[in-house]
Amino acid sequence: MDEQEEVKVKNPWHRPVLIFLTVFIILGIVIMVSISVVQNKPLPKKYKYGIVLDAGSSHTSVFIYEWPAEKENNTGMVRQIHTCNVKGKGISSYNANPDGAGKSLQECMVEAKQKIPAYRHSETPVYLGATAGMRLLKMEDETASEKVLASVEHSLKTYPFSYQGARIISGQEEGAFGWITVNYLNQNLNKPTGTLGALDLGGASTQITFIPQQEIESGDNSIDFRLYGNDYHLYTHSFLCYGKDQALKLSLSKKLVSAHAASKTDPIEVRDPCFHPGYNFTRTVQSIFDTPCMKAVNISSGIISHVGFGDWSQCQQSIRKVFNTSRCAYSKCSFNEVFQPSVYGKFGAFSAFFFVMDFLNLTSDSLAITKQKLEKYCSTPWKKIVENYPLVKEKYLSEYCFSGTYILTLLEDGYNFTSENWQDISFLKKIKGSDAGWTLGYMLNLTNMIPAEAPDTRLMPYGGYVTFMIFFTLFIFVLFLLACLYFRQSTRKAQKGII
Ligand SMILES: O=P(O)(O)OP(=O)(O)OP(=O)(O)OC[C@H]1O[C@@H](n2cnc3c(O)ncnc32)[C@H](O)[C@@H]1O
Ligand SMILES: [Ca+2]
Repeated sequence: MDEQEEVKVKNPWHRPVLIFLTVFIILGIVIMVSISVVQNKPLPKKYKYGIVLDAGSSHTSVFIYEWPAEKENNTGMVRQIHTCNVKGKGISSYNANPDGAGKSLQECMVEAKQKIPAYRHSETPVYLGATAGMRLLKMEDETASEKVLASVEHSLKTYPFSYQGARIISGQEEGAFGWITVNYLNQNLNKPTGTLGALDLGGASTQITFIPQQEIESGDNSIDFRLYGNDYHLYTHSFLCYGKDQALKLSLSKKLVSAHAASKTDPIEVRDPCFHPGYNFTRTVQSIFDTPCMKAVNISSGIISHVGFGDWSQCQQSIRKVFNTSRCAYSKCSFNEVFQPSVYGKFGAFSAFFFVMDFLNLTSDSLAITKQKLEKYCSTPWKKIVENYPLVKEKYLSEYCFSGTYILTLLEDGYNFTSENWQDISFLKKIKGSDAGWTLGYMLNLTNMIPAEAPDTRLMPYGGYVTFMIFFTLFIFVLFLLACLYFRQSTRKAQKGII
């Protein structure tokens, strides 16, 4: 036997054994990787659904939400999959024909039945929340508002969903749930990052909600939440009658009263700087005073001739008159003697804040540029405006100058935003595909989908865990091979030394 053969026999790490071991380990790794890949493949998810009807003053929208059944308490899991705009006006306009309110929902509810899988119908909650239009109707005629609510309740109960109630929500709820919606969708609630204030402008009311830096001096404006283990102390206020339709009526009524005092022509001519030059529209006095937002006044004529002359700065002057800033019983007020701390942080401004500013292309300019652009827009002749936007509803089109100026005045003179923090306001409609508004927050709250405490989380997500285990096993295996090679070499050297 020569020297080489002798070493082979004595060496315990015989080559075939090593090859066998390597093949075996590689096979093991391949099996492990394949199993973890298959295991990690997303399973077909089971979804749950919820329906919320936003019965606003101007119209009703039906929102359908969807979320993975097994993750309902995680933040940002619920998303809007469908929205349907009910034809016609808001439910409060059915005061003289309550049955019509329920019937108006039919088309959108049939659509909801088609969008949600039939096996989930019976466990899908349906909520209807009515806002400022119904608050005003209740003030004016409580019986009529009850009949309208009974009619929508009766209608919603005829569908195969789980009916959970139809009610008028308070202005505080409207503001607070709008705030929850935008912060839930932005996934701000379980992170230490700042939250987003919420600004909502409807047809009949407007809401401002944010976390202030100073004490909230009036109990009516404060709301506390504990969400995902964090405490939130919110300031919120809803101004009834300061939505953009009611504000237009307020402003027009003031112009009408002074025009009436100055001249006794019939119809009374009301010259309005907030409408384009060349705009001329006949309105009834009744259409301006048909709201509990104003005291009735004695006007001799029933008809007015509403004539525009498009002067932005005079328009702003006239709008300022609807905000009463003469008295404040607190350290600070917005207007109408309402306490408001200084605005703080970033804000999301949605609903009509977005519709109007988006149409006017004013969503990303500085305050100074915004004013300049608006001034130019308001002075554009009505004829030219109609030519430039043939597809836009004339009612909306005629009101954008007023609405844009109202928004600027509300934000600057009302809420005290300045040119320094103007860019902190983002005009937005949707966040990650879901509409910004109170409806999502309302549903999350009523279905207890936002826990007070943060859910317990594992050290790593499942995918991360599998990847970590594979790499760690490979690492140990490489170490093991290196150790073997080292052991083999030192055994050889030792054997050579002996020989
Ligand atoms: O919150 P409340 O006050 O009850 O009212 P709402 O819910 O009906 O109010 P919306 O936010 O739906 O709409 C606000 C206003 O914006 C108007 N509006 C809706 N779409 C618009 C658009 O594209 N351009 C201009 N105005 C629009 C609408 O007629 C209302 O006067
Ligand atoms: Ca609304």
